[in-house]
Amino acid sequence: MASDPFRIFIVEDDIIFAKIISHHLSLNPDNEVEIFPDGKSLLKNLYKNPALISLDYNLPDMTGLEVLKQIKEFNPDTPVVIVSGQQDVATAIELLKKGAYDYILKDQDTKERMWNIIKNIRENVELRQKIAILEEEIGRKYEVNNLIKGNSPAINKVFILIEKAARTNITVSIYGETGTGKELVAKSIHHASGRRKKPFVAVNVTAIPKELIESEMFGHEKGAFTGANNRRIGRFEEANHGTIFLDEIGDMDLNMQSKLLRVLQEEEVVRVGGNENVKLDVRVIVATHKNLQELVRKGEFREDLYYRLLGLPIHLPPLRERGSDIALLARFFVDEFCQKNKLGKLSISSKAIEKIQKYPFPGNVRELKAIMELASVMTNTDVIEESDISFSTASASQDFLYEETTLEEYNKKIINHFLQKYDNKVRLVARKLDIGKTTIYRLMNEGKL
Ligand SMILES: Nc1ncnc2c1ncn2[C@@H]1O[C@H](COP(=O)(O)OP(=O)(O)OP(=O)(O)O)[C@@H](O)[C@H]1O
Repeated sequence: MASDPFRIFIVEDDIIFAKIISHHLSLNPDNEVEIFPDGKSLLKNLYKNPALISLDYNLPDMTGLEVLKQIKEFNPDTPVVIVSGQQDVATAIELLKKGAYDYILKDQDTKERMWNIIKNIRENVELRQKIAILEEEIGRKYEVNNLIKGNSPAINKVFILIEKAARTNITVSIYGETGTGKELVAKSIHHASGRRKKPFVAVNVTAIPKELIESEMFGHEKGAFTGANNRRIGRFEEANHGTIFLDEIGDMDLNMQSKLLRVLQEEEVVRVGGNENVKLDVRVIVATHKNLQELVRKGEFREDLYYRLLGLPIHLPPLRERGSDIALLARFFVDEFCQKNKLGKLSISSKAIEKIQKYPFPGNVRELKAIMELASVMTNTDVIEESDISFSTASASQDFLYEETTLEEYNKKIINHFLQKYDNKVRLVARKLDIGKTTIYRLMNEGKL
């Protein structure tokens, strides 16, 4: 498909000069050049939306400044290059201040300079178009439904709250077990809000040593403490005009809590070792897997900070309460993994789905993701079978209990587990489990172990 021509208007009363420039610029077949002998004829044609206007400063009917003003009123983004015979630096500066793109002198090099300017403008336009496409792609990637997968009633309630939260700057507090997607919810709110083009800064309170947290959050001045060799801005300043996400807020110590409260109330920050107040415009989202009310009751969390942070509370349900989302997410993670690793498409057997649906997922979505990625690697065919699904050792005991089965089956599983652990030493296993070794031999003979 042919791209649109690059439309150039030359406003010039010296027609010979205009034709020389026009001829030179038309050597590039992408350029389409039109000549206008005065300001008025140009202004009548602005609706054609030129990509560039070359404007002679001394026109018969209007001054260059007047024409420039009217072009800018019509479309402030049209680049205007002023061409003039007078070597008047003051005029050049004034026109650049009024929005001219560049100022060049009328001499034998004008056409070359114009050629270069056009090349730069075209590159700029192409770059801007690429940026716009990328921004749109990023925007789409962060659309709530593209980021957070699921359509269970439980997660649909969360989607509604995310939309509500995004409409204003209200503080949001997200509660949920580990791996339920708290950070994802915070990101979705940020990207659905008017702050989407500004930074989203995530801080995990537990990941920062206690003695460093104040300078990490609020920054420090040079020499504020040993090792502070330079001024460093903190995470709050980094997030200015955007969103700060404070994860594991329930783990913040009381001293830091009072400093945070002050910053939130004053809406300004003072860097450690400094005395300048830096104004802040930051949207705050906090998350915790702890019960903050309980912490308040125990005196471990400031009550005033609790109320300051509560804002719009969002409770993220654990994965085991999201019904059909488990299968949906399992498929999503397998597809995502295969795509990223350039593997062929894998399906999941119904038995494998049944197996994961019975599992309690103490690590929630994060754990499901890891399990499905491992299963994608383990399968020898293009189907993920029940045997490809293995639950992590950290939660193996719970996995075991959630498989509802008979006591006899439980017994067999326990004995098998011990036999594997102790190299099939029946005598040792019998002693460990406090059962007779004949029981084990009997089960073995019956083929049940
Ligand atoms: N509904 C979802 N759809 C797709 N991916 C999800 C969903 N929920 C969580 N995830 C993925 O699961 C992982 C854990 O999510 P996230 O880090 O947001 O959880 P968290 O609750 O903040 O965890 P923690 O409590 O440990 O900080 C991430 O890889 C995230 O992309």
